[in-house]
Amino acid sequence: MNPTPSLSVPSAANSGLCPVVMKFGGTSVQDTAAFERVAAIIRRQQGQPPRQQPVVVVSAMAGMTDALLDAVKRSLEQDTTAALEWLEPHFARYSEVAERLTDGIAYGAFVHVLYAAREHIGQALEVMRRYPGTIPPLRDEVVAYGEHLSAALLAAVLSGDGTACRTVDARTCIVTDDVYGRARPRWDATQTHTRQVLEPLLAEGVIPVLGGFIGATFDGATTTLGRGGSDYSATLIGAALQACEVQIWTDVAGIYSADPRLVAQVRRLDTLAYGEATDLALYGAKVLHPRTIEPVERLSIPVSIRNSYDPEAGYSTIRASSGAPSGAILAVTHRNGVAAVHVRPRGSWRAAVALDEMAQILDAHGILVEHLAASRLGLTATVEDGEALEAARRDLQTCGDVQVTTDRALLCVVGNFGTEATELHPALSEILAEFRSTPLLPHPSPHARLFLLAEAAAPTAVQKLHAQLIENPA
Ligand SMILES: Nc1ncnc2c1ncn2[C@@H]1O[C@H](COP(=O)(O)OP(=O)(O)O)[C@@H](O)[C@H]1O
Ligand SMILES: N[C@@H](CC(=O)OP(=O)(O)O)C(=O)O
Repeated sequence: MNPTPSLSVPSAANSGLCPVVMKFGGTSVQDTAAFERVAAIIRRQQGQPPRQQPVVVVSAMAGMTDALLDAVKRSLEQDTTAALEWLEPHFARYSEVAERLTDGIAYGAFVHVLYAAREHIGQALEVMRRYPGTIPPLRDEVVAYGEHLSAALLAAVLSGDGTACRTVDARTCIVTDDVYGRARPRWDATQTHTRQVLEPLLAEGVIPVLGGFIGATFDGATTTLGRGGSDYSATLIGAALQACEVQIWTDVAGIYSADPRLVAQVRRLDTLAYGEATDLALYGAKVLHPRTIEPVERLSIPVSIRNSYDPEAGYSTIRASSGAPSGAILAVTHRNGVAAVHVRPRGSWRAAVALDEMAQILDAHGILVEHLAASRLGLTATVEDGEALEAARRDLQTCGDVQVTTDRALLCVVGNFGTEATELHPALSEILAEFRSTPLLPHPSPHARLFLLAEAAAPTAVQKLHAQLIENPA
């Protein structure tokens, strides 16, 4: 990649184009029938006035990213042959779709892409085994193939009936830092590159098809944006192009008042404010990546959540304001994999100094702090659980007596609460006591009220809170 950040390109907003970014998640491209549905949705969108032009962002087939990460592990623990054998059934899923939905040149071209991917993955796995220092960048290089293959396959399927489209390597658009596995986009360069690469295609009426989740450093090394990051790719591209809309196509017809897999009586939220959607995503609603909203909020670009299995089933729109009345409760969500670290002071206690020390130690161990509270009784940090926690616990003993509680979940009630402390519901303290959950103060945002509880209790607590706060509010 040859970045040219100073390049100036006229924006789509000034050219009369109305780009609509359409992101299809792994569940929307999991098999042949799913690819057929997606192709039909894109073709239908292309026909929409006024000059609406699809820009397609696609994820790896469901399960492929996990399989690629497993392959890296297998290669390091066993050997490269075992890792490639492990991937064969997944490559077969891609080639089966190609066999059924493409022919002629498009089929031949995709088979070539698949063959080259297999070769390249094998080489990268081997280099990682021999030179462990290369693992972080090469892991991203390998994992990115799920999205590369989906983009090539979807373009092949679309071109089958003469739809003008082209696979675009997302690494030529999204520029990031070099934090492999969780890379952060460099906005100015991303905007310039995206416009430079995509706008000429749009002007010719060609649909660009890009893999989500992937970027590249200024030096051209492949990076990934973190699990679930294709949503984020879609809004980065949407913001760069000043799109009319970003559509997130998935397996549910919108954002609901709870995860429909967990709660039977969910309600769709037809409109959500940017902040409400972000808090829902941040505290566990898998339907959106937590950073999805960042790029589009400033530009007031609407984001809709739609069902690729049932496009007519309705959708949710995320925009500047949801219109929810003050105090309204919209949704309940939870996220597992959290630990609470409590440091009780010893000797003379200066909270600000201890807070600083604690934050530095956790940061040095690469532990992400979710929430931090200080009181006379000490400091409590709610953090991402993980292997680094034990070593951090030892280092934290310089700050005071340390107690770590694992297997916790964060439970979040999302609504329009403002900055005042609001009484959520008369029954809330009963429910909190029943599930031994503690409110986390200060409130993280005007849209979220957070509680910490045992992971095992969280699903039932969500169901009960949903029933009391949303289905049958007093
Ligand atoms: N509040 C919510 N509203 C809608 N879906 C939710 C919510 N919370 C969790 N989900 C889950 O998110 C899933 C969609 O996300 P995901 O599986 O990552 O889709 P994709 O493969 O399209 O990226 C849904 O099937 C649903 O179970
Ligand atoms: N394939 C990547 C990126 C992604 O966003 O996927 P999905 O859209 O299926 O959540 C992952 O599994 O993390």
